[in-house]
Amino acid sequence: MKEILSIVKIGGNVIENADELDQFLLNFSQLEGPKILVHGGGKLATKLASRLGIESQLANGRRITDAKSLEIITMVYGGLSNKNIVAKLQALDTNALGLSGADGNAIQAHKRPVKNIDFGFVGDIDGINSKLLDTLLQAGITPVFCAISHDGKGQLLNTNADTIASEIAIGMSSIYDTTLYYCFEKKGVLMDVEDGESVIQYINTKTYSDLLEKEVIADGMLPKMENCFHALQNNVGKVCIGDISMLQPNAKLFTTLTL
Ligand SMILES: Nc1ncnc2c1ncn2[C@@H]1O[C@H](COP(=O)(O)OP(=O)(O)O)[C@@H](O)[C@H]1O
Ligand SMILES: CC(=O)N[C@@H](CCC(=O)OP(=O)(O)O)C(=O)O
Repeated sequence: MKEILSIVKIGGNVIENADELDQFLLNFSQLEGPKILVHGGGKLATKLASRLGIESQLANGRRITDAKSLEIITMVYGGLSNKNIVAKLQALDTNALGLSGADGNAIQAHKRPVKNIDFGFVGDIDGINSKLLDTLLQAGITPVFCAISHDGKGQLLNTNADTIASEIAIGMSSIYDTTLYYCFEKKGVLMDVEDGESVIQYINTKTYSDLLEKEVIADGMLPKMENCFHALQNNVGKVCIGDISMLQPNAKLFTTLTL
């Protein structure tokens, strides 16, 4: 039997709230077994860009990343956010190691080809260095990834954090029994986005298409669910969506997705 590996993605809304982030990191540090953290931070990048007089543009929930935006996201994701999280995990006795996809050639990608929209320096993932990640995990280290990949030719690429998490989970599935957790500010996938308690506890391929048809799933939840089902179709054992309490051993209210 393969060992269980938890891959946890934490969204930008949670990491911007210091109390929520601390509570999340405490829950994460107490998760049993090997684990990998992936963090977003899109909102903080937008804020900093605006303070510097740079306008942020998004299309289909993805940032159009020109050279200036790439500088900002590298500073925010790879610097401030990543190192802050790593330091907080060290304080919780979790030996975290902050990484971008360029570090240790961890996440290889290519620049998204221009179709209708030119996304600029945005990467689509080609592969994960699962051997490196396994070596780190076996040494008791917890990798902490920001939302940056690279093309192997010296170019950093902005890559959605939800996608990084699902591709890491897929890549590690040959070695581990993987569980993917998406933590964000709501208790799960909601039947009514205005009603925070209306959590849909189980979603499968069939109910997913019904929810899409009824337009229950919208905005950022659309690409998130695509990532979830892509992971499940590619050997990831289990996918859950919920708030920071989902990682607690007695957690009850969150969404579990299956094929
Ligand atoms: N049915 C739904 N249930 C929960 N959230 C939904 C739903 N439909 C749309 N959303 C929206 O999707 C958002 C989550 O996507 P996103 O902002 O990309 O997450 P993250 O914080 O992880 O980056 C929620 O904040 C919510 O506004
Ligand atoms: C290409 C692309 O859109 N990248 C994202 C990466 C950060 C991210 O995914 O952050 P959240 O999870 O907090 O949304 C962005 O720059 O917004």
